[in-house]
Amino acid sequence: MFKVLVMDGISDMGIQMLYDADDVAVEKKNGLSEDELVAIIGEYDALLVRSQTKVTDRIMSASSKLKVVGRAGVGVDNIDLEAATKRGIVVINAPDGNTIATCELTFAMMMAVARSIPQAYKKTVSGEWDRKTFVGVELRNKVLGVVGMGRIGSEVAKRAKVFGMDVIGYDPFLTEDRAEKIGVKLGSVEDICRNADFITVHTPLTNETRHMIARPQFEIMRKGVRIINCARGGIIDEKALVEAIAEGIVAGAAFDVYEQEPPTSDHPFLNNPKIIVTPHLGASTIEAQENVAIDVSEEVLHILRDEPFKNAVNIPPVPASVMHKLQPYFNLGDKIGLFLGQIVDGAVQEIVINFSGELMDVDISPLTRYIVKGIFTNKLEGVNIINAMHFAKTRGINITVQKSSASKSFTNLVSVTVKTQKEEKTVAGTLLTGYGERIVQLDQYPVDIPPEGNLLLISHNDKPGIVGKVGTLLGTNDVNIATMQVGRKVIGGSAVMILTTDKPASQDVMEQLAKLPDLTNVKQLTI
Ligand SMILES: NC(=O)c1ccc[n+]([C@@H]2O[C@H](COP(=O)([O-])OP(=O)(O)OC[C@H]3O[C@@H](n4cnc5c(N)ncnc54)[C@H](O)[C@@H]3O)[C@@H](O)[C@H]2O)c1
Ligand SMILES: O=C(O)[C@H](O)COP(=O)(O)O
Repeated sequence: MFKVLVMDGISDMGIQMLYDADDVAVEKKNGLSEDELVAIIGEYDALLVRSQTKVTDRIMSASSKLKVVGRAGVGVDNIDLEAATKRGIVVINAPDGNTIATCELTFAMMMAVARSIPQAYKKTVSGEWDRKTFVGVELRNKVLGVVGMGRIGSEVAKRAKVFGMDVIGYDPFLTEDRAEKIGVKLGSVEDICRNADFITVHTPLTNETRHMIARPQFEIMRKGVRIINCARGGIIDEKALVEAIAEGIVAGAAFDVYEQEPPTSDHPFLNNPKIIVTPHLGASTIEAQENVAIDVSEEVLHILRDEPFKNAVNIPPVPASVMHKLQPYFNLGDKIGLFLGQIVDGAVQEIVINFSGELMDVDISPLTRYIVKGIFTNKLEGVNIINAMHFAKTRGINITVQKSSASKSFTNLVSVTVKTQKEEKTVAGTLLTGYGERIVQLDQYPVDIPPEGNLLLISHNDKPGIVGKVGTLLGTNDVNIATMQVGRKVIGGSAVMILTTDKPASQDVMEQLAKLPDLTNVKQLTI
């Protein structure tokens, strides 16, 4: 039974599928401190959070079972991604579910700041009937600058067009084509600052975007510009904004997010009549909360059940078309890695992976993770496809990936060489339509083995009678041989024998085998 801890008031409706799952027990808690989480996290296989709970390295290190942290929302800045990756914990988010909610809040903020709705409301409910102070501006024919044209920024831009606004968009990934489709003029941050009547930001907070709208940008803005931030606190320099308002450059601002959340009671925004504030409500609609909770619940179930998943934040995304081609190879890659990891002696220094045949045109990096994970599985504890590359990197292991044109004999071939300070071993495998995975090369020997179950790998001199001796010894010790393969390069040279057995050979049997004449090496592996 998997235990899932749900924090931060994530929608019950959205996580219904977790309640319904026979193999999952859900516990909901709120407002736990880091210490409290550290004390209990060891019981859980999955942790679900919004932006409130900070998922720190300390919390993750206190857990040996945690497989996944699910963020019911977009931003993962409250999760220590590096720590998660290092520990092999998958971090997933729900990037699509709250796009419309946040876009609509942005629009509401833009209209509220254009017409001073909160300020007018405040006066009216206090008994004043003031029809002079709150003369606003229209959106029609105004220029909106959108910094960050991703999911939310694009939706804001589309709505602005319908309101008759001219939109300038800036995003390093915004192509002319896409901009044209949305009806947006491409521009730089400077173009936006110089020309916009309204500026809204929709980027993540990164080293590059921190204070990207600061004093120098305010100085070139049109007088009377209005600023909206429903993305992340810190993209706009709060101090510089307050100054720009005081200097009459900025006519008004609307903020949902802050450099520090919650802002302290003396935060300069809180008593500034030109700044509208909301407490990080962008994603707070019934629909968005259901959407994001459904999305993370689905993914968490896949991860707990070892099924394929998408939206992992700490492994690069794989486009569906690539995934479709690669998925059948994941098992093969894992098994080649498992095979090699068990036969190679010494500390791994280098891994050389060669793909040929039908994988030529595909980005094979996800498959590489499976191979590397397989190699380390029996050597390092807790290795998985999330942390495999990290393990290799931190141990100074060089990984080279090569592609070569179609192999002579196979439509696809994955060949992996592991170099240690003692030796070098190569295993190649292929995926045979209708037959599944096959190991087809072991060092210089062509072989044909289904990589499954208990395997005995015996290096020996190519002499008559050896196979018989091995068979007799195993038979006498009640180890039944299921399949047998022999491989050699030249008659009378060195050769290999690969047996699959119904049960593993005991230590004693292994020792007896090692003593048989002309056997140069005996290894047992499990796949
Ligand atoms: N207020 C809320 O409750 C709330 C809700 C949802 C999302 N958000 C935040 O809104 C922001 C946008 O979310 P999204 O779902 O649209 O994300 P997204 O990833 O779809 O879009 C972000 C865009 O920013 C662009 N970008 C990155 N660096 C940039 C830079 N230096 N200059 C210009 N553009 C840059 C990216 O190319 C991307 O297109 C995120 O910060 C997210 O955390 C806030
Ligand atoms: O990144 C997000 O999805 C938003 O900031 C929403 O955060 P929340 O789930 O805590 O409302």
